[in-house]
Amino acid sequence: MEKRIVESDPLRNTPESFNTLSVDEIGDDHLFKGIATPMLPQAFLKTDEEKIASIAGHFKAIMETLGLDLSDDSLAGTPQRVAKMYVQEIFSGLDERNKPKIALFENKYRYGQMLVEKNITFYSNCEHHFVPIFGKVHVAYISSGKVIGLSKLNRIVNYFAKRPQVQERLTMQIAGEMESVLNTKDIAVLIDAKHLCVSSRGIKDDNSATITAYYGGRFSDDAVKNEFLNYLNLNTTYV
Ligand SMILES: Nc1nc2c(ncn2[C@@H]2O[C@H](COP(=O)(O)OP(=O)(O)OP(=O)(O)O)[C@@H](O)[C@H]2O)c(=O)[nH]1
Ligand SMILES: [Zn+2]
Repeated sequence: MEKRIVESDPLRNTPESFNTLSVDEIGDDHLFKGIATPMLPQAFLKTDEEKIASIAGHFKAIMETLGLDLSDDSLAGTPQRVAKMYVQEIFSGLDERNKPKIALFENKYRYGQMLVEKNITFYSNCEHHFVPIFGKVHVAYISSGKVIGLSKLNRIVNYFAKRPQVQERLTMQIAGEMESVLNTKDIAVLIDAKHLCVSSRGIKDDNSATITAYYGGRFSDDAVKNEFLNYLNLNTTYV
């Protein structure tokens, strides 16, 4: 039985951890098996500083291959900037040590309806072209005894967004993490996103958007699913 690796594995940066590393292999016998981001066994042998130095060198070569003059003061720092941005910002969710710590509370209020956190803004990057995917994520769950700190739902979304992604996997990773953390199958995730690889290049369709959804447990029921979808259409004025 393969278990998921907890966030703070002290062996993380040692060669002995080669065979135990896997990122977000969630559960062992249900549909979230196999949704892990494909990673090399040696993914965490380099420190972040070593990764930044290595990526900066490669990116410098890409820029020079394109013919750019890196002695220009505006371009000179770009390889280092891009490398730092990859490791510390837009791909920081590849490292489980950056997974948000989740605060759960007892459902003392006996709140039994769904909780919807809608319009979670996310920025990710397409793993095929390395250009942005961005949009909104809407999530919901029905408590099985615990409630989650609201901001942690946003943090779960952002953690998985900060990887090279396809929208389908992002949807399933968020759903899998919510199922695992909240100990319930009653989970819904809906992502409505723009892919710059579709709008700014290639087919150059600026109008289309991509919607993916996951409905688990009671959300497979049409009435429950429709309640969730109806909440997304509420037009509240907040201020
Ligand atoms: N299913 C899925 N496809 C994606 C996602 N993001 C990008 N893609 C698609 O991945 C595909 C990659 O296709 P390729 O034919 O290998 O790449 P390409 O030659 O750049 O294709 P074009 O984008 O059509 O120019 C494209 O059709 C993208 O639109 C995603 O999140 N999910
Ligand atoms: Zn793409």
